[in-house]
Amino acid sequence: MARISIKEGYLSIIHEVSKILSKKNSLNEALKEILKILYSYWDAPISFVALYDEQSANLRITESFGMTKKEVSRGIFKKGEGIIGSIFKNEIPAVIYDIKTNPKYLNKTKIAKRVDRELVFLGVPIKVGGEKFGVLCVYKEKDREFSHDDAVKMLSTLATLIGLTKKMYERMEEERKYWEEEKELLLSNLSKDSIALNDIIGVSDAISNLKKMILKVAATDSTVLITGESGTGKSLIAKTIHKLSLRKNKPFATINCAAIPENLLESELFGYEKGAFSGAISRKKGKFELTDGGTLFLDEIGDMPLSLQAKLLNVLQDKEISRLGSEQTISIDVRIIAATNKDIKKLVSLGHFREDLFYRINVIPLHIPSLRERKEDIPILVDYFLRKFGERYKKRLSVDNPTMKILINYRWPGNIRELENTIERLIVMNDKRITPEDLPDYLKEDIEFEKEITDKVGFSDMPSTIESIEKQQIQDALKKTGYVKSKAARLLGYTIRQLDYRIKKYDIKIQKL
Ligand SMILES: Nc1ncnc2c1ncn2[C@@H]1O[C@H](COP(=O)(O)OP(=O)(O)OP(=O)(O)O)[C@@H](O)[C@H]1O
Repeated sequence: MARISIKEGYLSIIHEVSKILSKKNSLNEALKEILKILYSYWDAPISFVALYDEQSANLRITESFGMTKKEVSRGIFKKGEGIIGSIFKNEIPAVIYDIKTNPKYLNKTKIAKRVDRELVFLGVPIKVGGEKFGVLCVYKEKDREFSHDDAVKMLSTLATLIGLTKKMYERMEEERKYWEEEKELLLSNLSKDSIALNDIIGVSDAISNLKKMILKVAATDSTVLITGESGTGKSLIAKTIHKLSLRKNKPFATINCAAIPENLLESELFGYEKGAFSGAISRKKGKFELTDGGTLFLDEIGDMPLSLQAKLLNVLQDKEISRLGSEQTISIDVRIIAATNKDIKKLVSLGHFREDLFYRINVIPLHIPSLRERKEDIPILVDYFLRKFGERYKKRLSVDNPTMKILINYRWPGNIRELENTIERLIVMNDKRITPEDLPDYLKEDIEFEKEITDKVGFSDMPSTIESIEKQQIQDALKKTGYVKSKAARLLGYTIRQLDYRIKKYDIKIQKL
C-alpha cells in the first residue's frame, strides 16, 4: 500500500479537526477528539492542552490523551516556567528531542520518568491575534522521516483553530449568560416588588376609580395608554396591571422611549443580528422577544421617533418582529402598556405622533390626575411614606398638624415621587416628631394655592380640617368595604390597630350591615 506523504497526512488531520470543531458542543469535547486524532494519525501516545487560567495566573492541563489522572493534576505551570511556561510567555514553539536528559524540560508531570520509549516533545502556543490562550503539547516517537519543522507548522495551525474555537465558545457562553441574566432581571425586578392593588394608596374618587379600572383591564390583553404628569404613578400602575394579569409569571420590561437615542431604541426593541451595524459583534434579542408572553411598558411613548412609530404600529398589527439585519420574522405575544406625560392628542395634531398609532394604543385610556388635583390623598400618602421609610430606617416618626398643612398646600410639581422623596429625607434627617422648622423653605413658600385649596376642601382651620379629612376617609373606606374593618384598613394602608385607634379617636359609628 502506497504510504501517504507526511504533508497529505497533515491535510487529513486538519480536515478531521475542523469537522470536529464544527460539530462538538463544548471546547473540552472537541479537544479530547483532537488529541485522539493526533494519536491515530501520528502515533503520538501522549498529548495535552494546557489553558491559561486568569484567576490563578497558571497554565493548567485542561484535556489530555495517554496521561494518568495524577500526571494531569501535576500539570500546573507558571507563566515562563520551564519549557511549557516559556512557550506560552514568549509565544514561540519548541521541540525537545530528549525529554529524559534535557534540563530545560522540568518534567513536572513526571511523564518522562515512566515512558520507556524515546519521545520527542513538540509544543506550540495557542493564540489568536494578540490573545494568548495556552499551549498544545504532543509527545511523539522519534522518526527519521518526520520533519519536526513541518510538524510544528501543522500543530500551530491546529492551535490557531483551537484558539478560534475557544473564542467562539466564550462568546456563545457570554451571549447565553447575557440572555439568561436579562430574562432573570426582568422577572426578578417584578417579583421583588410584589405589587398589589393595595399598594396604590389614595382615597380620592380618582384613585378609587383607577383601581376599579385596573382590575378590569388586568383581565384583558388590551393595549393601555396611561397618561399623567411625571411622578403620578404611571409606572406603578403599569406594573400592577401586569402583576394582576394572567401574564404575571412572564417577564415585564420597561423601555423609556425618551431616554434612549433613536438607533439604540430600535435595537433595544427589536434586537439585532451579528454584523447588522458596526459594533454588532454578536446577536442580541430585543425587548419584544425577551418579554414574549409578558408585558412591555413603553414609557414616554410621546417621545418615540416617527420612524419607530411606524415599526411599532406594524408590530401591533402583525404581532411579529424581525431583528435588525435579518429578514426572518419572529412571532411574538407581548402586551403593550404605554404611558406619556405629554398631551398626546396635541402631538397628533402637530404631526409629531401618528394618528393611527394613537388609536391603536389608546384602546383603554387611563388618566392619573396630578397630586394637586387630589389633595385629599396627601395625608394618607404622607402617613404611608412615614411608615414605609420608618420601617426602612428603623424610626417611628410623625408630622404635626402645621407641617401637614404645609404639605397639603404645596403644589407638588414632581407629584408623588417628590412627596415620597421629601418624606424619606425628613425621616433620615430627623429623630423626633416633624415640625415646620424641619421642612425645606421652598415647601413653605409655595402658598400660591393655599386659598384655592382651602376653598376646595372647604376649611379655614387647617389642623382640625386635616382631622376631618381623615375622619371622612375612614368613614368612606368603611362604607366601601361594608364595614369590614380588615378590608377598610387595607384600603387605607393602616394596620387594624391603627384603624381602631382612629375609629375611637373620631368616634366613628360602625354600622352592622
Ligand atoms: N398611589 C400611589 N401610592 C403609593 N405610591 C405611589 C403612588 N403613585 C406613585 N407612587 C410612587 O411614586 C413614585 C413615582 O411613581 P412612578 O414612577 O410610577 O411615576 P411615573 O408617573 O411613572 O413617573 P415618570 O413619568 O417620571 O416615569 C414611585 O416610587 C411609586 O411607587
